[in-house]
Amino acid sequence: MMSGRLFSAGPRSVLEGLGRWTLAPQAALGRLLLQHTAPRLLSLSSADCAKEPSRKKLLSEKKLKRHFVDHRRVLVRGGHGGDGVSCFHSEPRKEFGGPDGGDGGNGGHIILKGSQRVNSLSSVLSQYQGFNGEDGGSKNCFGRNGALLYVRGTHRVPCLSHLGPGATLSPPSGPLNTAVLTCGKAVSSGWGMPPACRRGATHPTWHPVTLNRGWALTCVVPSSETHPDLCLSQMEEMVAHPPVLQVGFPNAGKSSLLRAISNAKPAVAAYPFTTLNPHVGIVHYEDHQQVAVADVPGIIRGAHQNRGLGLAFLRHIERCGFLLFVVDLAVPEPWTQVEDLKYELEKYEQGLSERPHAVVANKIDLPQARANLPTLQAHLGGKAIALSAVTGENLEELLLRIKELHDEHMAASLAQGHQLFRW
Ligand SMILES: Nc1nc2c(ncn2[C@@H]2O[C@H](COP(=O)(O)OP(=O)(O)OP(=O)(O)O)[C@@H](O)[C@H]2O)c(=O)[nH]1
Ligand SMILES: [Mg+2]
Repeated sequence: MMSGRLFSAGPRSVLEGLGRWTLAPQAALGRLLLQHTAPRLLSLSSADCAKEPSRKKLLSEKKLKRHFVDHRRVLVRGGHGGDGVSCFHSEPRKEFGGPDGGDGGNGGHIILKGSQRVNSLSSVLSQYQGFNGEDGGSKNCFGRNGALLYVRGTHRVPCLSHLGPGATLSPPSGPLNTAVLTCGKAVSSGWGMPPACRRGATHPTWHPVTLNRGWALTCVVPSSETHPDLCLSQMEEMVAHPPVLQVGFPNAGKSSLLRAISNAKPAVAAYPFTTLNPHVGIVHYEDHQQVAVADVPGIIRGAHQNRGLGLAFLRHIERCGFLLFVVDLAVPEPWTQVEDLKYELEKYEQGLSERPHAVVANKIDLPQARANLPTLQAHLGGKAIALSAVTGENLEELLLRIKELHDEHMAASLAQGHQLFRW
């Protein structure tokens, strides 16, 4: 059930990203008021919304500097350990002073640290080099260890894959956690022998001949270089309560829809594959509920075989909580788009198409779309939400449905004991 509070707010406060929207004529509310018993003050005025696309300047996707990054391949190199020094105690009248070289300091670790304030991997660089350890010195002076280098991850440490053999990874635990991506290594030590053979009660001194310069610790830490894939993808991991994810064929109007319901500004153009990267927009409700809606590049037939932009983006679908199938109602036989999308999802992973979802029939402002609507509704049992992202017609029904799906998802997540996180 929808909260009555959602509808009791003034038109400009219900959705922050929709502050520009104004009250619609009462007639336009008729249909929704029948469906939802609570009185509703917010609606969309077609005339007002029709002006909106021009306000947000349309940009090519390549010119967009900000987009959601959920996957990064990073080269991480631990700091080099400092050289040890091999030298002997030198003091007047002390003939067998023995070795007094110091070990080099260990190279610094690189540590991935979770941060609540980060929700995208866009600030993660492509490579990191740990701080080097200092060299050892004479008079048993050990070199200083290299400082730790922290890389800020998202609110949870992203899942790491393809870790190199030398990398140690402490399993993430708790909401703010850290993972040691790679260890720095000490290259050499000032002692000529392994520690067990060092000077002790039975061997107060060592003869110089037995000393080698340095003792490599690399046998302890075989490698300090690794290429972890920082994979946040989950919208799940990062959004905590997973967002609605729009799935649709290219040109169905997914980006237009995201622009219409949130402040996100993905590129919109009349050619396929305008969107090349995922975009996330936040819909703010009056009860301080925030729902993240994600727009990913279009999916085509054969996507499960890596056609089009393929598998890279099906991965997002796998991790989201619920879906919006966006279809272009103006194309001939739009219901086949729904079937194709479900087929691709099912082929990619069994059961994916059964996720909670809503079908959005976009472009209802076009005459051919209006003609197609009854047949589509007949195919889907009347469940499609017909709207226009450009004119703003019937966007409210979609927003209500998103909230419903979201509330159901939250309730299910809480029942399973998952920790919830707000944007
Ligand atoms: N008439 C009309 N045109 C629309 C509507 N929604 C989107 N369009 C147009 O459809 C074209 C494609 O829109 P996009 O939002 O870029 O579509 P998309 O699904 O994001 O496409 P890709 O990023 O390529 O997957 C643009 O020319 C939009 O102006 C609508 O409701 N009505
Ligand atoms: Mg797009």
